[in-house]
Amino acid sequence: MLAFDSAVKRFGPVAALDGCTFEVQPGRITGFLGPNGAGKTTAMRAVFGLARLDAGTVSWRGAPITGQERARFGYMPEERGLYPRMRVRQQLLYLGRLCGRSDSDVRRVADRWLGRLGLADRAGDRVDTLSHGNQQRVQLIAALVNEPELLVLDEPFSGLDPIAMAAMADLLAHLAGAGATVLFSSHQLDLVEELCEDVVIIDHGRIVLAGDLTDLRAAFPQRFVDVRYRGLAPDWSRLAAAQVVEARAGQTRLRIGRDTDLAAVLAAARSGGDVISFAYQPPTLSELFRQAVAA
Ligand SMILES: Nc1ncnc2c1ncn2[C@@H]1O[C@H](COP(=O)(O)OP(=O)(O)OP(=O)(O)O)[C@@H](O)[C@H]1O
Repeated sequence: MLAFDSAVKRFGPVAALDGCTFEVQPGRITGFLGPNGAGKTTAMRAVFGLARLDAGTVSWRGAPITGQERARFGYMPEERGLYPRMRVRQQLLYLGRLCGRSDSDVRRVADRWLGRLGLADRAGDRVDTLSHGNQQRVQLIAALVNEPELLVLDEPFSGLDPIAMAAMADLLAHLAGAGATVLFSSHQLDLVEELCEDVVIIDHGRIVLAGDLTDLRAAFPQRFVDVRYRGLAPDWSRLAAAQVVEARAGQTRLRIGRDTDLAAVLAAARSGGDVISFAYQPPTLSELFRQAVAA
């Protein structure tokens, strides 16, 4: 597994990483979340030696990361690093060679992913003639040409259309299913909630929440009830233990305690008109995130 232990990285007065400790488990997809400037890119760059830590460590399988390991990692940096005038397949071969792989291996892997991502017929085109989304797919393949054990992706979904997003999500799930360790940063919480088993939330260079998403949601001290109704709005004021989080025509989202009496909530819901649906749930990732970064 990939492990950060008390990692510190300063840029002058700014501590981009300020005692950052977390782990990324193999065979799972981990979503790396945090507000702008929280330290995500810096942490990812530290894995590749592109940001040198001032203190603490980042390790892979219990040992410091060397150049040899990095040749078996894949990285999609925030600043997309393709050569615009090079042709797609030529570029992938070049990048694969830099990782020390044979041409035949790289060609096999590159052609497989070009096919899977619908780019086989663009393999001979210059990168700068491709759309933004297709360039991003090539960038992803560039991170995959060495068949990495660890894949680190900085905002791989940004700027993709819904179809490209679904293709990218399928691909990450496939890679993790085959045993790869996948860490990616994103601001798209709905997508992370759907795709990731684990999340790591960083704020001001410190980890504020990390772990299995289902466990984190279950451990949250509050629950939410979504009520849809027809007729008059229910009178929630009689429920001391509930707060209205969101109210729109015909629907309300309430926050309650884990041990609040649900029968009383349902009775209050029925005080206005007919209840159409009544759903009791743990928090969404977005609610976990807001709570974690506000603390
Ligand atoms: N090369 C640098 N020189 C000076 N400051 C830097 C440098 N790189 C990052 N920082 C600062 O470190 C902090 C963390 O930045 P980082 O890019 O890691 O955040 P991030 O979580 O990736 O943000 P975003 O979501 O906006 O991409 C910010 O305050 C940023 O301004």
